[in-house]
Formats: sequence, C-alpha cells, structure tokens
Amino acid sequence: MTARIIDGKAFAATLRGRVAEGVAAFREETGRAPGLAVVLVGADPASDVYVRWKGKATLAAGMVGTEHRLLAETTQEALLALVAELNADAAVDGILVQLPLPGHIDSAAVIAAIDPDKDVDGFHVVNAGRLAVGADGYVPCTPLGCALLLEDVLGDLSGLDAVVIGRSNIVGKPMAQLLIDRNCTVTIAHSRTRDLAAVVRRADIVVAAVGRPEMIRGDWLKPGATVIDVGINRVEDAAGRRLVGDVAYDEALAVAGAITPVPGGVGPMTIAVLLRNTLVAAHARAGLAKPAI
Ligand SMILES: Nc1nc2c(c(=O)[nH]1)N[C@@H](CN(C=O)c1ccc(C(=O)N[C@@H](CCC(=O)O)C(=O)O)cc1)CN2
Ligand SMILES: [Mg+2]
Repeated sequence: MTARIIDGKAFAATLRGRVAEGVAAFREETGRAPGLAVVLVGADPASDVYVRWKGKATLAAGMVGTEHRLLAETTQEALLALVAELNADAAVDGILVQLPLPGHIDSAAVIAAIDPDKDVDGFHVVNAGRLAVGADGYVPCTPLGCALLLEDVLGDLSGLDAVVIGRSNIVGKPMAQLLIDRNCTVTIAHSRTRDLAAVVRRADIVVAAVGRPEMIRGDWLKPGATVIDVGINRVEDAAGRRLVGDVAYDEALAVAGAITPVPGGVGPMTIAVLLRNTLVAAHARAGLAKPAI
C-alpha cells in the first residue's frame, strides 16, 4: 500500500481563496477591510519568515496587515502597552503575537492581555474555555487546520479512534477537543505514555505534535490509518540539511492510508486558518453573521 499524500498546500490555497471572496463581500458591506496586527519580538529567523508569510497572505486576501517588529530587549511592559493600543484600535480585528517570545517575557501574561474577541490565534484562556465547553470562539490555527484536512480526507469522523501525541495548549489539547467534538474516541499520548507504539497501533487517526524528528515509526501504525504530522524539525545528517516531521515519512507511506508531508502538509494550513479566523473576527466586530467558511 502507498498512502495518499494529503496536499495541505493546495487545500490551504483553496481556503485562502474562499477567505479572499469573503473579504471582498465584507468590504462591500462595511466599506472597510478586516485588519490583522502581527507582533514580532526579536529576530528569530524562523519567526521572521512566518511573520513575513502572514503579512503577504493578509495583503493577498485583501485585508489590512500591520507588522509591529520590536527589539529582542523589549520589556514586557512595552509589549503589554502595544497590545493595549491594538486592543483599543477600531481598525484592528485580529491581534497575533508571534511565539516563541524571548525568555524574559511571560508569554502567558502577554496572551492574557489580548482582547479575547481579537485573539485570532485562539490562545487566550477565554477562547480555550469556549472550545472546552463547545461555545463559539477562536480555535488555534494549527489544530483547526488539521481538523479541516481530516474532514476533507475522511468525511465524517464519527466513531473513529484518534491518538494525539503531544499535550501542548497550542496544538495537542485543542486538537483533542476538536476530535471529541467530531465524535472520535480520543487518546492524548505524551512523554510519559507507556508503550506508545501499542497506543498508536490502535488509532484510525494519528496526529503527531511532539517536536521530535521522525519519532513515530511506520511499524507503529495501523494499516490504512490517516496520519497528520504537525512536526517541523530541522535536521542535518548524511542526507544533508532538511526539514522532517515527527513521523518517519518513508516508513509511514508504506502503511498509512493517507499522510501529510513535511513541508507542504499542516504548515500552510496554519496561515490559511489565521486569515479565516480574522475574517470571522471582523464579522463579529461589525455585528454581522458569522461567514460560512
Ligand atoms: N502566534 C503564533 N505563533 C506561532 C504559531 C501560531 O500559529 N501563532 N505557529 C508556529 C509558527 N507558524 C506560524 O506562526 C508557522 C509554522 C510553519 C508554517 C509552514 O507553513 N511551514 C512550512 C515549512 C516552513 C519552513 O521551511 O520552515 C510547511 O510546513 O510546509 C507556517 C506557520 C509557531 N509560532
Ligand atoms: Mg517565557
């Protein structure tokens, strides 16, 4: 068996196109474009790339994007002051503070300062709570992107066994919640899980978000399983410098039914969903019905 390769890049392009149509309709209705403010502290090279991609995607969708680039030495107080300014700015519908932040800044305090109704990353505890109780709110972009890919591949997920490997607030926990909401039977595995291979082998759906290069081996998978690889790990070995996921891709290809590649799988969905969340925020702030997107 050779797994179907899930083309996240193409799916994300389609989603960005739908958002652009939604933005055009929003502009027509309100006379203004949705606004997204992106804040980057420091010069981490990967974060710099992601922020540039977000800026480009925002403009391509017809939104207004503003970038706030602060020095790595910026104090928490100064960052909180900027967040307060953006909270109060009527032209800003969505606010995003790129993570990770430098070590001297308390990320939780910064996220807590963002107006939950502008929190298009879905990281604020209010939005985490809304997701936990099934209320309308903003869902973190990466897990929502994974859920959209899973529904595209499998249709109805009801009754399927899913394993999420990783329990972060940003991916693992919200991912599990989204799968529960879709009637999956969900196991959250983590670094203390005993016999992870046996746990993974039971799963129809495997979402790997551990941040360990190629940790999930092909022979751990149930034949035909759908594998969503959230990992983006930069490695250097005999094959040179390359990007690999948390799943041993070549091994998994021979066993899985479908799998996301790295790059070109989950990553592009993160930015497409961010645009979608921003459009939703703009509608809510303008008192309009939620767009069907
Ligand atoms: N405030 C946030 N910070 C971070 C988030 C986030 O959603 N909000 N997620 C990640 C970084 N990220 C977006 O911010 C992101 C990561 C990866 C990709 C992506 O498309 N990756 C490519 C490969 C890119 C490469 O070569 O490095 C892929 O997988 O195809 C997009 C966005 C952490 N911080
Ligand atoms: Mg910190």
